[in-house]
Amino acid sequence: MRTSMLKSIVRRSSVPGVSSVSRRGFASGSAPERKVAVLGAAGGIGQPLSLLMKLNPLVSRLALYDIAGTPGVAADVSHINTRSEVAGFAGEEQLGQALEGADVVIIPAGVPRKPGMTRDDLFNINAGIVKSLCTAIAKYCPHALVNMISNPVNSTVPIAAEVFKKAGTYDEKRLFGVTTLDVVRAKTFYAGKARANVADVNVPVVGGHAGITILPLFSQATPTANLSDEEIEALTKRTQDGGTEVVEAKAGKGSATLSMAYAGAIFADACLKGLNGVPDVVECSFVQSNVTELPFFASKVRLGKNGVEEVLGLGQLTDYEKKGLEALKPELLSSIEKGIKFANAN
Ligand SMILES: NC(=O)C1=CN([C@@H]2O[C@H](COP(=O)(O)OP(=O)(O)OC[C@H]3O[C@@H](n4cnc5c(N)ncnc54)[C@H](O)[C@@H]3O)[C@@H](O)[C@H]2O)C=CC1
Ligand SMILES: O=C([O-])CC(=O)C(=O)O
Repeated sequence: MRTSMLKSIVRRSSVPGVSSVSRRGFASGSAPERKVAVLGAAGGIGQPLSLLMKLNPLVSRLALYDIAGTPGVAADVSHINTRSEVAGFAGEEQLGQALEGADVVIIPAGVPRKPGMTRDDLFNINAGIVKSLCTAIAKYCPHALVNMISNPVNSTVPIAAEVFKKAGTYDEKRLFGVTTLDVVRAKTFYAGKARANVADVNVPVVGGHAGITILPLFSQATPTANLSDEEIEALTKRTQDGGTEVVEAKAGKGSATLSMAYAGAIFADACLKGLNGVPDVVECSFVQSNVTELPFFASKVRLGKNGVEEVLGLGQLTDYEKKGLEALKPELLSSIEKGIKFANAN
């Protein structure tokens, strides 16, 4: 596919709003300098995500870090004739260089699920990886916006918060669990059932990022459609099980990578737009929150020059959604507490 074609796909549809940024005055090349670092850049998500970030005209420097394999990925991506300068960093001794000066750090580092596993089964390996990466972020780019993709997100975000608190760098406005893939799936599945143009569809997804903690609010979906209770229940379940659907289809070869790269690119783009002062940038994300009694919760978030500008409330819920909300709280709280406990014990 020609670069111009790829860029135009990203501009038109893949990263909604990139075109509107251009329309709002950031012609390619005149947007502020922004460095994005991808940690885990040689992985299944990391590689296509690095490609999509290379296509984003808001990025001026792209640092690709992994424990191995990044020189090749960086050399490959660097030949694409878009704005950003690409550099690859491999091994812990180069992590500081990769992070220095970063405005946004995206973390898809860690092991993915195999069939039969829950996201929590990844905790034992990924908690340590996230903790060490966040320790380095606190040291080398304490003001960066952190986009946490590594699972279990319901625990890795609280781990990151504790690491930053210990380092004295925690700013709740700058830490995000990436739940965009849940929104992407909810939009796709809803558009199919509602026979709506998927490009016009919006669906908030709240709660967390695992099983029943993923709560799509189809009652607030637009454009509206007259779906039955059974259809809403089926859509809800499919969204909650979307990750498992992919894990099973990949049959031992990992979990969602391409759709996650797409979702991660949308969320990072929103963070960059917020930093650049573009108004009304709203995405769902798992953040420190007062929306419920839980310390972290995913809901719509308005992004701005300092990261989170406003955590938006849940709006009107149906009885079915209220039940889902109450049902998810114990599991989500226990995952949050598990992360906090790990960070403080290790
Ligand atoms: N938030 C979400 O919606 C989603 C999250 N995920 C999660 O993303 C993570 C990555 O998934 P994949 O890319 O498929 O896995 P992968 O195994 O293909 O890639 C992971 C990469 O992380 C690297 N890595 C491991 N330890 C590292 C360290 N200390 N520093 C830097 N890099 C390190 C590996 O070398 C590898 O290249 C998994 O935890 C997965 O569960 C996956 C899909 C969706
Ligand atoms: O299901 C998984 O393990 C990966 C993931 O988080 C997703 O695809 O939503």
